Amino acid sequence: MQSTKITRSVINANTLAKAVAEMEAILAQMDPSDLEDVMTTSTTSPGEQLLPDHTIDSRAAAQELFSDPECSTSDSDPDSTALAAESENTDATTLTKCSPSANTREDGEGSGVSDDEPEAKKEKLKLGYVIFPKPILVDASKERTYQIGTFDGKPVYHYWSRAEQFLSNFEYTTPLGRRFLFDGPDSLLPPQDKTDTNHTPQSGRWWPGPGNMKKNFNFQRYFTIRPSKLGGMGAYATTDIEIGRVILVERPLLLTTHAKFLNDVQTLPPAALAIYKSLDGNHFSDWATEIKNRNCFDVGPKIGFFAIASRFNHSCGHTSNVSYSYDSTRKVMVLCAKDDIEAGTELTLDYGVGSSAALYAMYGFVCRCGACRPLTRQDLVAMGADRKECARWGLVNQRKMAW
Ligand SMILES: C[S@@+](CC[C@H](N)C(=O)[O-])C[C@H]1O[C@@H](n2cnc3c(N)ncnc32)[C@H](O)[C@@H]1O
Repeated sequence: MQSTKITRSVINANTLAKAVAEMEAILAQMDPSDLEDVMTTSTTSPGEQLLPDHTIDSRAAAQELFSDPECSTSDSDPDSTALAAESENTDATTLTKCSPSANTREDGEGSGVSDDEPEAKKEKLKLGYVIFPKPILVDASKERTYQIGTFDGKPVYHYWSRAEQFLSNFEYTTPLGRRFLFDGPDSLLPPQDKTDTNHTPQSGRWWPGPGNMKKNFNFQRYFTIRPSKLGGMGAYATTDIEIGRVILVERPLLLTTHAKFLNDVQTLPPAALAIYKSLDGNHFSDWATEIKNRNCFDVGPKIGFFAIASRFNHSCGHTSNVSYSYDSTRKVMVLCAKDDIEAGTELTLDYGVGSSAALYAMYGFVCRCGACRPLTRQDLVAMGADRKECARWGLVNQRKMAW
């Protein structure tokens, strides 16, 4: 899998409006005096209460997710200036402003409004959203809530994900080493192999992951790993997930290079090795290099393996709903929802190679995502597959008609 940046997505007006409504409901329940305190602190020192350092990468990603590629940041439209004046916390030079009508279009057609369109529609253009260059911390008490901009003159909030809070608040040192708690105590369970005494807090080289993970075990708030129609296991949303939500922050099971890989994999502690061997259950491939080819992520100049992220299947083109990026400062893989996702949907990444033939050539599987051109027997034969290999993928010769 190739490392990719978080994909730029357009957030639509409905989602923003929903966020506003949700936040208003929360604000309505808050003690007004508390609220005044928080608001005063936030607005008197805009930009000072920025996200803590460890979330900087994700903040950039979130800003990108909430910005619209159709909208230019250097837009000198007078409406932008009007919107700038609307918020004291906004830097006019970095404003993003666009039309909600453009955002709600799902047919992908043009977003502009021509001169001869009715006044009422032109008027609608003023209802843009503004993304603040620096999100402002509004409520740190429960879920961290940041005001990320305004929509239709009202504040738009982003609830910083629990996963990210865990990143800073729930890093435990256990007898088994340093662990991140993702979403519940389950990830702190010891690995299955209790005889494994090699991993120490000092080694810091691997995170044993959900050592006791059972099939369909819901170890995480946002998704579970279970058998997939695409092949082997896959990740499925257990709840509705909104766009931009960080659903997984995970340390590598093993971080190495292609050159050192064989050596490093053999020195893994037994429990980590067991997890490594269990990857890519589809083929039950039993040893190192084949597993490597099917599961490694490019993480900068290195390659990384992840107990959980490596369970995410692929789907082609724009049909993948989760993006991934490696935070090389903190050495964690961050998975983030690219769209609003309904509970029960399979969560997929785009492995980033471009076509079903390239997927076969690089990772050795015939893609079943349904969005790409399906490979034929001829395709496989052209890439060197023998009869047995074709049969494995159900691409056998049609039987000749008997005369
Ligand atoms: C990184 S692993 C994903 C998790 C894997 N399904 C498992 O059980 O561990 C990649 C492997 O999953 C399977 N896979 C992923 N996406 C697929 C797709 N779109 N169609 C068919 N198989 C897929 C292939 O066997 C591939 O080698």
